Amino acid sequence: MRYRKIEEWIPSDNLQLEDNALNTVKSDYNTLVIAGPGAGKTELLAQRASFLLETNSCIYPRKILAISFKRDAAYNLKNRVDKRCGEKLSKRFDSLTFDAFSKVILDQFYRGLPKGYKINYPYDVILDEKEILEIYKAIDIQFHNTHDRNKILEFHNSALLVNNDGKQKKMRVQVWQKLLESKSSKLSFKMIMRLSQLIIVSNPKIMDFLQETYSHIFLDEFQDTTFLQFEFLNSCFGNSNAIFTAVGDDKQRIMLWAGAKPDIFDTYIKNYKAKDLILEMNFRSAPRLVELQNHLISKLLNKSDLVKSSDKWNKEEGEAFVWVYDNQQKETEHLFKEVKRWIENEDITPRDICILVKQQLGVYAGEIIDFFNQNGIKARDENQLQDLLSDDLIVFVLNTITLLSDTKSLDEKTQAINFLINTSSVYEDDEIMKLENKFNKFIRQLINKDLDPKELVNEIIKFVSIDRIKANFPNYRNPKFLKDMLNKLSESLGKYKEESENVYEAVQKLLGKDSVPIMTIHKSKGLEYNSIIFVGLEDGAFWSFEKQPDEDKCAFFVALSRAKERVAFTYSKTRKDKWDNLRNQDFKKIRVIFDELQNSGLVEFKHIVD
Ligand SMILES: Nc1ncnc2c1ncn2[C@@H]1O[C@H](COP(=O)(O)OP(=O)(O)OP(=O)(O)O)[C@@H](O)[C@H]1O
Repeated sequence: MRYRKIEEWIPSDNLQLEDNALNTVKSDYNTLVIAGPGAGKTELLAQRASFLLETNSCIYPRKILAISFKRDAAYNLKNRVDKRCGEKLSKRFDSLTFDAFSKVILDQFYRGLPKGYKINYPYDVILDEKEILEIYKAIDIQFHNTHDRNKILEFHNSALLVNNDGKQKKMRVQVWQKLLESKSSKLSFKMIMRLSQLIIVSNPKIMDFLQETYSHIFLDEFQDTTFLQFEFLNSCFGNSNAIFTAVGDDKQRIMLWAGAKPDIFDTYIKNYKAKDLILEMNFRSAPRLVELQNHLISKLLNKSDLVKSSDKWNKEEGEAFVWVYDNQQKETEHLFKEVKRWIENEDITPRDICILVKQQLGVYAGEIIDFFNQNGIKARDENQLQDLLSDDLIVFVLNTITLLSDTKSLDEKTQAINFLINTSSVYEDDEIMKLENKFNKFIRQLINKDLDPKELVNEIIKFVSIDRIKANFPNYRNPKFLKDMLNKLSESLGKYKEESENVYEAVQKLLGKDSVPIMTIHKSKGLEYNSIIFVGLEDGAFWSFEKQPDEDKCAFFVALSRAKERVAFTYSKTRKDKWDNLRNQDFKKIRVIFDELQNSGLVEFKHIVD
């Protein structure tokens, strides 16, 4: 393999990087890049991966570990690096979420758990922590009644193997034991992270192996890192020579409720002797939207890190609205009319228009989804299929099915071949060619078979081979996990097939290629769309504003900053709650947001009457 010289390396796609961005890309020390929305933080990580791999600064065979917050973000980053560096180099780029990374460690090394914390493998993942609370309640009903839910869970998930004396700590041990000793252990993701941490700290060889594997660590959306995640990270790499690159934005800190560590930037800079750098561009949003963001940064968020828009835009571009309605029905009809106009007259694809809600997607957007679908614009809840559609194996299966009807689809083909290369130990060009030929032949054979979705999925999995999947993706070593994912895929495909001409169309529907995505603000982190509609800028949606004004203002800012060219906020004077009761809405609590939107002079307020 021929590597590029460091001094000859230039950013891929001819992107112009700010000095601080370029310095970070090429740095050989720990950094923290602090920058606003659209500054290119994720892009910077992709460029840095290219630099490290293409110049062999991440020395072969060592790897880069990139940790993102959401599976789709991890998947997108991996994809960018695949495209930039090619499959051979990108094999050394592991892009995972914190949860996935800790699960990989547990699945691979669970035998290294110390006495008292052994698990029965394969384990079940507890998705609802209520199950854990029930056990505390069963042991001591008072304990549950007298303590705050979050406090009990915090206590349950605190460091393991610490002094376990005292009534409460003994009870914690009892609860852990009950969960671990089930026929298949029952573990929440936080428990998985604690157990992985325990494996690392009690097995120096495993820690050495991990530290030898990864020479560079990337951390995306660093502002939302939790105490637990940071402790886990410290246990894995705190005493290693790995070089860290963290990127984040404290204006987008929206996970404090989930335990994000508020002083994470300062602690990291101090503990890791990291250099902090600031970026001042916003490449995403049109100038008027950047101007609006700057106004809100200083007047609403009380910060001073203002940014500049890119000169690819015309100065007048970008528009923002607040649309006020008498009721939800007017809101739904008007939004439909607007979206239809954008799609038909402005040539914007449904996929580039996003409807956001703060939470309770069913309450704020349920009727919108129904109305849009009944009237010819597909719209769907993106939260539901998030896990499935950002899973490497599932994406491979979907890409393969797409290739059955369009054998020339370049993106799908490249991604599918990359997946196959990743699951086999081929590096040489002639081996890769052979693998590609074998895959092409398999596709041709599949085209001639008339299989239903479940059979198709099974055939494709058989082609890759379960053993190879397990060997390369430790999370699939848990047979339950693999079975559940494949069942979910077959079921979803089967459902879409019923309303489609063929399975190819079913895949497109499953991927939501022609649908308007609807999601919560939390899910929209890191994403961007031409137009954003935020439904429900009302006290009802921001019910906790008085308790956590900063976090709610940041959530509002995240929503606004997803837009490239247009953002609209809706306010309906009445809205049904989750029990179907009609409630009057107000904006007394969040008045400051309305005031600053108005003060900016950049937002058009409009009462929509018909
Ligand atoms: N140097 C650059 N030149 C031109 N465009 C860029 C550059 N860097 C990033 N972009 C583009 O700007 C957009 C935003 O980039 P990116 O998603 O990396 O920003 P971010 O800082 O991670 O944003 P956020 O914090 O909102 O998630 C993307 O469309 C990306 O392709």
